[in-house]
Amino acid sequence: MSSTTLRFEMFPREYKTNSKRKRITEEIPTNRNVKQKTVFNSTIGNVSTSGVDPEKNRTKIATYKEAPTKALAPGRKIPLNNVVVSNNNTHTQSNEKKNNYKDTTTTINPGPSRPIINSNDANIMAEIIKLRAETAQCKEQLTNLRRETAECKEHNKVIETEFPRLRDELAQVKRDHETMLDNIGQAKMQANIYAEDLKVLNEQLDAINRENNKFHEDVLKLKKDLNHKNDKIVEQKSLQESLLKQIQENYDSLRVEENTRKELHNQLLDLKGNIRVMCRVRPCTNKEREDQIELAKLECSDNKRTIKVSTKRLRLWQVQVETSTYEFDHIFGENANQNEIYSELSPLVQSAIDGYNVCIFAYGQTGSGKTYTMEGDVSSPEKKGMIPRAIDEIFDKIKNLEKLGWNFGVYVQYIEIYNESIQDLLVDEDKTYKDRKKSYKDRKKSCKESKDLCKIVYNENTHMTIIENAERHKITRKKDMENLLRKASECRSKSSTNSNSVSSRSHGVFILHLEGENTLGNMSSQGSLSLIDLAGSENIDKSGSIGNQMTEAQNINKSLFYLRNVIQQIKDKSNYVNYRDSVLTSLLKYSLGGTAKVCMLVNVSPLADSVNETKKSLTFGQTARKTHVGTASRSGRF
Ligand SMILES: Nc1ncnc2c1ncn2[C@@H]1O[C@H](COP(=O)(O)OP(=O)(O)OP(=O)(O)O)[C@@H](O)[C@H]1O
Repeated sequence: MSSTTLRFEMFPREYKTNSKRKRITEEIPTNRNVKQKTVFNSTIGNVSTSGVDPEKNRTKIATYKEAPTKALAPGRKIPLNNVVVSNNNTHTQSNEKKNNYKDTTTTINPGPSRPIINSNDANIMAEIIKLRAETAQCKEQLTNLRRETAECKEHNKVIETEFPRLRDELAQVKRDHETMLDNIGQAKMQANIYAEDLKVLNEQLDAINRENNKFHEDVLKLKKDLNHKNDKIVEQKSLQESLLKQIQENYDSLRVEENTRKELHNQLLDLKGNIRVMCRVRPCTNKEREDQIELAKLECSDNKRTIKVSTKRLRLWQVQVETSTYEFDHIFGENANQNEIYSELSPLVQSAIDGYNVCIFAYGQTGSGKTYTMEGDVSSPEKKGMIPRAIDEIFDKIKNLEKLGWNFGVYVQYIEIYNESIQDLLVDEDKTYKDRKKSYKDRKKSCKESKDLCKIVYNENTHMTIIENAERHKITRKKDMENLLRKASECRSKSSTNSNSVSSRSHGVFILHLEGENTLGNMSSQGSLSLIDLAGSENIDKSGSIGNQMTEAQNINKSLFYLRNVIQQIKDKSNYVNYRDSVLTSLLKYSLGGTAKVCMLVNVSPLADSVNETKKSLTFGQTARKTHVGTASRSGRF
């Protein structure tokens, strides 16, 4: 015997209310599917029914066991001792819709009472009674079934009312499910995006890791290199220390050698005589060549030490040739260029750097080439004169001396001695040419009245000559010096004479002060280099100077006369040397008086017309060369 049950599980909308999930379980009998059969007992027509278990709210449908044998056909007459079954096989019909259960169980009619024939009849009767009892039982069961049916109907009603709600809930659940599915879909999509991003990030991470590894390797390599280099640095440091020690030793010996060199150099110059005299014969100018002006007979010896001047002289109506020979430290012929002259003067420039006072002056008649020799053409490398060349060399040499610890300051003064007054050529240097020229002229005028605008003072202790009130410019570059020279040259007093189209009417005095300090060796030096372009001695009748020019010429000649006088006195070792006779000799006091190295350049003209002046200049040069002015001394700490 079996029964079927349907289980409904109702889920309240917990996702909406968030209330605790509540499960309602009901068991409802499935009447529709219940098959009811009437079964006969194999021996008697027993009918068994199953009762109802009201406690469990479960309906048990009555079932009948089919008799395995001897099924009674309809209308078949039961033998005497049998019951006649008037109906077909009986089965229980369940009709829910009609709710009409018919009792199809065979009703056994005992018929009209007749006398009992035998004991079989008694049995049949007993059977009938039993059947009646069973029928009653069946009726009772039928009643129960009806009741159960009613209950089922009630259940159905409950289900019917519950169903729409459940359906709505199901729909809601479906919608929610769909929403959730959508959400899940979106979440999945997002997850996919994240997964993609993650993939990219992972790839990037891998790349970074690879790079990191590479860096790590590089760092290790660099560390190794660094260690290697550190080792090398340590090695180099010890090498450097030993080299520094060696350099110091070399420097010490170099210092000793440098001092020796200076001493030897000075001894050499001393052997040559303190006043070195060189002669330069200028070449003919283009104009003179064109005019075919007669030339003097000047002959230089091969060793460039002597010069012969031949002159024709009419004596006793006979033309006699007189030859005078002059000896100098060096003679430069007409073809000598500026560089050759400078190479002879260069050792003196070195002496100025070494702390000596050096004086180089160009002497000669007007137009003999003094200004060309001393200044030349500043802007031309070939034609530039002694002053710009000396500047170049000084700057080159002091730069080299920096390696030996020397630091030099270069200061410049440039004055002219015009009509016995000192004029500063570098004053108002920042003004325009026109303004400077004007103020310069004004100053020259006022100087006539007051000569002490610029004046010469002496430092008796150091034997230095100082020009007071003259500008002292500090120069750090060659270029600055060139500009100064150009501006000074513009102010220089010049005019045209018969002897020279651009004749200097003053003595130009260019002074370089060289002050050196050596920090390594605790040494110092104070030297000076004076480069003087003297005004030319002039034959006033010949030069045709009149008025102002004549005054200038007279002053020039007078000052040159005093210069010759002073040198003569020094040569003659006079007790008293009159330096104060002229501004020029006052200025040259310590240069000619024994503390300086002096060099005189005697410039001569090649023209026959100037031969007498040439001879006078050469004679003076000769005298100067024989003048021993004493041993020069250095200034500073050595
Ligand atoms: N070595 C030379 N080579 C070429 N030209 C020269 C040389 N020396 C002088 N001159 C030329 O000779 C002329 C006169 O020279 P410079 O003016 O230098 O004479 P100076 O002695 O200074 O005259 P002054 O005393 O009148 O000033 C100038 O035209 C100059 O260019």
